[in-house]
Amino acid sequence: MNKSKLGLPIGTTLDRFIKQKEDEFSSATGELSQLLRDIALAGKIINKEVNKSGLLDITGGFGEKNVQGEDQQKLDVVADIRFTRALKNGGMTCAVVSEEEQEIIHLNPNCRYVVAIDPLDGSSNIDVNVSIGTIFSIYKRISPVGGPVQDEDVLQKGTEQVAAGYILYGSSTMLVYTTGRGVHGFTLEPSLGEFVLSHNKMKSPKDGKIYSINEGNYFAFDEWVRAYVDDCKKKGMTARYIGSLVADFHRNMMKGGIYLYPNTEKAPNGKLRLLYECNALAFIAEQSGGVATNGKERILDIQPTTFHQRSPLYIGSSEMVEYATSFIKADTVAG
Ligand SMILES: O=P(O)(O)OC[C@H]1O[C@](O)(COP(=O)(O)O)[C@@H](O)[C@@H]1O
Ligand SMILES: [Mg+2]
Ligand SMILES: [Mg+2]
Repeated sequence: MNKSKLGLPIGTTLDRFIKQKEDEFSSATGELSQLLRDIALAGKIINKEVNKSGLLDITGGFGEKNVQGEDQQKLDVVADIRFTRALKNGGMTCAVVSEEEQEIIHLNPNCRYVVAIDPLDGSSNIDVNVSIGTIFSIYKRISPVGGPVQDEDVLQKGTEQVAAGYILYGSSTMLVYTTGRGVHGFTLEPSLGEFVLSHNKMKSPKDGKIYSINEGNYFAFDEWVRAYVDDCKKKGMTARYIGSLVADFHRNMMKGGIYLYPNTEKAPNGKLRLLYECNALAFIAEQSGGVATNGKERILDIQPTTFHQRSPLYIGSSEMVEYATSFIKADTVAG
C-alpha cells in the first residue's frame, strides 16, 4: 500500500507537524513555530477553563466595558490575560493588539512578530454552553527589530499576514490555522493534552445550502441584503446562526455556506473587527478555496487605519459569496 499518498498521517501531533513544515524552509528560524506553539498552549489553558466554566467563578460579567463599549465577560478578561502571558513568556512576540485592550501591548522589542487577537469570540454564548472561540492573526513587524513597535507594525493589510487561525471550543476543541500553504485542523486529544492532526488540507465546498445571518436585524439591513435573504428563503436554504463567528465560520467551511454580518444604519461599518476577526478568517477562507469581502473589496486588501476598526463581512463558499454580492450590483443599478 502506497502510504505516501496519504500525506502526513492523521494523528500527527501539532508540534511534529509544525517542525516538519519548518524543515521545508531552509531559511526558517523556528520563531514562528514557537509562536504557534505558544498560542496552542494558551488555547489548552483556556480550554480547561471553558470546559468547567459553569463550576468556576468565571461566568458572568466582569463589570467593565472594553474599548468597543461592550460589557466584558470574566472569561474575555481571563482569556486576554492567558494569551498575553503565554505570548510574553514564549518570547517570540514584540506586541499584541487585543479586542479587550485599548492600546498595543508591548512585549519583547527584540522580536519580529506582532499578534492581533480576539481572545474570546462569541462572548454572548459563554454562559449558555454554546461553542465559542479564539481568533488570531500574525504579522512580521515593519519597523527595525530592537526598536519600539510602531502602529504601522500592526496596521498592516490582511495580505501581509504570515499566519492566522482560530481555536474552537466546541463539542471537541480544535485549532485551525494557515501559514499561506493550505489550512490544517488539529483536534485536542484530552487524555494526551495534545493537538492532533485531524483535518489535513481543509477545503471549503464551492457551494452550499447554509446561510448564517442575524435576521433579527433584517429591517436594518440594506435593500440588497434583504433581497438576498429573501432569495435564500425562497430557495428553502438552511438558516444556521450560532452567534459565535468562529463556530458559524467553521461549520460553513466544512459543509458549504455563507456567513453575513452586514452594516446597518446603527453600525455603518458592521460589528466585526478587521484586525482580529475578519482578516484571520479571510486568510483561512481564501486558503481553503473560499472568499471574503466587505461587499466592495476583498477583506485582505483593506488598509487598516485604527486597531479596532470594524468591517462588514461576507465570507464562505466562493460561489455563494459571489452570488450574494451580485445583489449589490442589482441594488445599485435599481437605485
Ligand atoms: O449578536 P450579534 O449582533 O448577532 O453578533 C454576534 C457576533 O458578535 C460576536 O460575538 C463578536 O465577537 P466577540 O464575542 O468576540 O465580541 C461574534 O462572535 C458573533 O458572530
Ligand atoms: Mg469576536
Ligand atoms: Mg471577543
